[in-house]
Amino acid sequence: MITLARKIASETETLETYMRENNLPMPSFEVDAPADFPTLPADIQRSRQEVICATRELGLLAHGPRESLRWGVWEFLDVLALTAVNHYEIGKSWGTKLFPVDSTITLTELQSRTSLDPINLARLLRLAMANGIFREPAPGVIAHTAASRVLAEDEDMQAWVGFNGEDIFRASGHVLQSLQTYPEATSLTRAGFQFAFDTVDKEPMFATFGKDPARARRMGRAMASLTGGEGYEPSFFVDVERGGYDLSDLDAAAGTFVDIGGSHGFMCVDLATKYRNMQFVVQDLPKTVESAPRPLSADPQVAARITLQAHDFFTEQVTRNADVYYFRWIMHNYSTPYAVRLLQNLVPALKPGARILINDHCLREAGHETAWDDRVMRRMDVVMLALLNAQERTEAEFRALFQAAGDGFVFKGVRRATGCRMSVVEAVWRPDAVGEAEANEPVAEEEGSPAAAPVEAVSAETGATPATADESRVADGGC
Ligand SMILES: C[S@@+](CC[C@H](N)C(=O)[O-])C[C@H]1O[C@@H](n2cnc3c(N)ncnc32)[C@H](O)[C@@H]1O
Repeated sequence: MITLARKIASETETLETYMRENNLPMPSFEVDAPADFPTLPADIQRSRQEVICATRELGLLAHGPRESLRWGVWEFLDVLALTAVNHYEIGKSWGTKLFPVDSTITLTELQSRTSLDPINLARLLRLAMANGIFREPAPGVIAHTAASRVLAEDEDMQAWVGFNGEDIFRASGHVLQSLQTYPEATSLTRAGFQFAFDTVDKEPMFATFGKDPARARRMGRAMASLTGGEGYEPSFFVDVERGGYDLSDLDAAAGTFVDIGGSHGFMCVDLATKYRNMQFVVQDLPKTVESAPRPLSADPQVAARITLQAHDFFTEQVTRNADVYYFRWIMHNYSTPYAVRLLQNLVPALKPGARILINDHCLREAGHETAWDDRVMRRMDVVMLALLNAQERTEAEFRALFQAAGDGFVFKGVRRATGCRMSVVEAVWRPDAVGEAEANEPVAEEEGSPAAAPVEAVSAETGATPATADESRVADGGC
């Protein structure tokens, strides 16, 4: 414990010295504290990560295993309190006079502004306070903290908390039921989500949200909150200097890049701004394409090279002979039988040498990730299970995915920029390489792994073609 404590002290000193020397505002719980850390140089960011990981480790040791287990399992109650505070908009109920935020409000006044009864408001609020969300400077007097201020002001964060607390939380509570009933866990209509919302064998989550615009919007905004956060910035793919993917050879050849499920094309806008000769196609469902801003960029040279195209990725690829087919945050939404289908739908369009890039988490072996990144990515993996019976994948699982999609996909490997949680998984289409040793060397598959399951298995189970447009439709965004 002393070793950990010393590490925490020395890394905190490194971090704080850097911040002081650069006149950066210090983190604090006070309401005027910065909501985020600034972008830090790599070594300082490493110190910050060390502090985050070592403090957690020290805390677990100091609690001891039995007490850690006993109270660890109660974390869902913290989620409940945060969800309730968010749902009843407690942070916003001060009204417009809220900021400057040193103002306070009495519990009695706050009670008059919410539909919660006094007892329930007070108990949920006080549990949230135990986690640094609001504080009670004097009995019955409530004040904001840095965290409650973010919740009051940041609409994407409100959506993130709402989506997690009201959709994912409920779906998670039903995962055991779904696993007990359908242990193979591959169907989009038999996940914890369907058990939670009484839609088993009726519709996938996307279809449920498609019928409820407010809920779909909330999920879309929640995703915006996540993808705007640390470790997910598009620049990790675009900027070669940051470890991004170098497209300069394709730019010199005026190549074509297809962003499949590319939403409103923000990724292609960034790429087209950097690469001035390439053509870009952004594909998404009709509703998403219709709602995209036009022009996509204020720079006409950029806008002119980006085509928005309505295309359902569960049908055959319509843009033929492109140089790159890119999936960002798509494959992890699908269990292997569906993901294999997505790759197979590319085949008729692929020319020899075409690259297939999957930009997703790629899970590393134990001990190869910082404890913080590991926890975020493994939690995301279980979120995928709860909502969609889908998954994050390891390199071996991505390799197996291409293998299952058929001969001709040659797996090239995985790269990941420092500081980024997402990886770029690459394969090349080489129909001539069929049978060559290089093409997708055999990967040890666990018995009964979904990779081994034929695509048809899902269609038989759902009674429909796997992941038809209706099944997979997302009103706004995805997950
Ligand atoms: C998680 S979002 C990813 C968006 C974008 N690639 C990104 O990196 O933020 C999933 C996207 O896939 C789109 N999508 C869902 N089902 C689709 C389908 N069957 N065909 C095409 N696009 C689809 C959604 O509309 C959404 O834009």
